[in-house]
Amino acid sequence: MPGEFELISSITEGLSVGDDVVLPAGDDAAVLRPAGDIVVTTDLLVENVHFKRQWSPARAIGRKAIAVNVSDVESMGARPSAVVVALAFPRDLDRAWLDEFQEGVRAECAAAGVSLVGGDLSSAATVTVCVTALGNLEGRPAVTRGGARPGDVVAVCGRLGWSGGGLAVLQRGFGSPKDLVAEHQCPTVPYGQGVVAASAGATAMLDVSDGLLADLAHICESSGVTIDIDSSLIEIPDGVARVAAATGRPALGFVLAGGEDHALAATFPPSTALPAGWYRVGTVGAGDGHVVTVDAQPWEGTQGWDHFA
Ligand SMILES: Nc1ncnc2c1ncn2[C@@H]1O[C@H](COP(=O)(O)OP(=O)(O)O)[C@@H](O)[C@H]1O
Ligand SMILES: Cc1ncc(C[n+]2csc(CCOP(=O)(O)OP(=O)(O)O)c2C)c(N)n1
Ligand SMILES: [Mg+2]
Ligand SMILES: [Mg+2]
Ligand SMILES: [Mg+2]
Repeated sequence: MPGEFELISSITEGLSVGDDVVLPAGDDAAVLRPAGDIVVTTDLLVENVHFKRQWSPARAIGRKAIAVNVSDVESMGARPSAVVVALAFPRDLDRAWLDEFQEGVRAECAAAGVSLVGGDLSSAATVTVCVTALGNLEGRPAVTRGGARPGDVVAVCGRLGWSGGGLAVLQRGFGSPKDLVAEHQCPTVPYGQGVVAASAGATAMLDVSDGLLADLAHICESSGVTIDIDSSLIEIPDGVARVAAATGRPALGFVLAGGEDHALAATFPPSTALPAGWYRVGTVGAGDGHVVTVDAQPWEGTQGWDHFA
C-alpha cells in the first residue's frame, strides 16, 4: 500500500464537480455555494455490521456507502449535491480492494449526481466508511416525517424486500437469486424521486433503511397519526417468494421489515395522482402515533432492524 498522501492523490485525481462547488477536495475543507437551503446527513457503514468483505465486492461497498447516504437527502425532497467520504481500513488491505472501492464511490456519485468534495483516511482493524451527504432544497420546503394527515395515501417508490432477501441468501452461504444478492450488496436508490414526490405534494417522506414498518412508525410518531398497510397492495417479488419458501420465513416479512431497501416511502393527500413509479401500500389514519398495522392487525414479527435491540 502506498503512503497516505499518494492514496489521497489517487482518490481525488481528475474528480469533476458540480456547479455548487466553489473549492473542491484538496484544501482543509471544500467550499460550496448552494442556491437554497441545504440538507446534511450522515450514515456509517461498519464491516461485519453493514457489510462483509466476503459477501460484497469492494466496488459494491463503495457504491452502497454513497447510495444509502444520498437516499436520506432524497427523502427530504432535496436535490443531492455533494458528499464527503471518510474511510478507515487495515494497513495490509489489498491496494486493488481500495481501487475498486473508490471506483464504486465514483460510479455511484455519477449515478446520484453528487460531487465528491472531500473525505479522510485512517488505518483501523476493520473497514469503516462514514459518508456525509449534502443536498439543496432549491426553494422548496423540506418534506419531513411530521406532515402526514389522516386520509393521506401511503406510497412507495423503489424495491422492498430484495435486500433483506439477499441478506438471507448470503447468511445461508448461497449466491442466488442473484438479483436479490446484488440489491443487498448495493440498493437501487430511486434517484430524483425525492424531488418528484416533494413537487407532487408529499406531506411526509423518509427512506426505508431499517424496514418499512419500523420506518413508517417514525412518520406515525412525528405526525401524530396511525398507518395501516394493505397487504393486498404489496407485490411479493419472485426472488423473495423463493427465499421465503427456502427459509420457511413469511415472504411478507422480507418486504415489510427486511431493511436496507432504500426505497422512498411518502404520504400524499388522497386527491393526489401518484407520480409515475410510485405505488400505494396503505393509508394514514387518525390516532396518537406509534401504530403501524397490517390489514388492521398488529404485525406479529419484527418491524425492522435495531442496532441495539
Ligand atoms: N450520534 C448522533 N448525534 C446526533 N444526532 C443523531 C445521532 N445519531 C442519529 N442522530 C439523528 O437521529 C435521527 C435518526 O437517525 P437514523 O435512524 O440513523 O436516521 P436514518 O435512518 O434516516 O439514517 C437523524 O436525524 C440523525 O441525524
Ligand atoms: C453483515 C451484515 N449483517 C446484517 C446486515 C443487515 N443490516 C445491517 S444495518 C441494517 C439497517 C440499516 O442500517 P442503519 O445503520 O440503521 O441505517 P440508517 O437507518 O441509520 O440509515 C440492516 C438491515 C448487513 N447489512 N450486513
Ligand atoms: Mg442514520
Ligand atoms: Mg440513513
Ligand atoms: Mg433515513
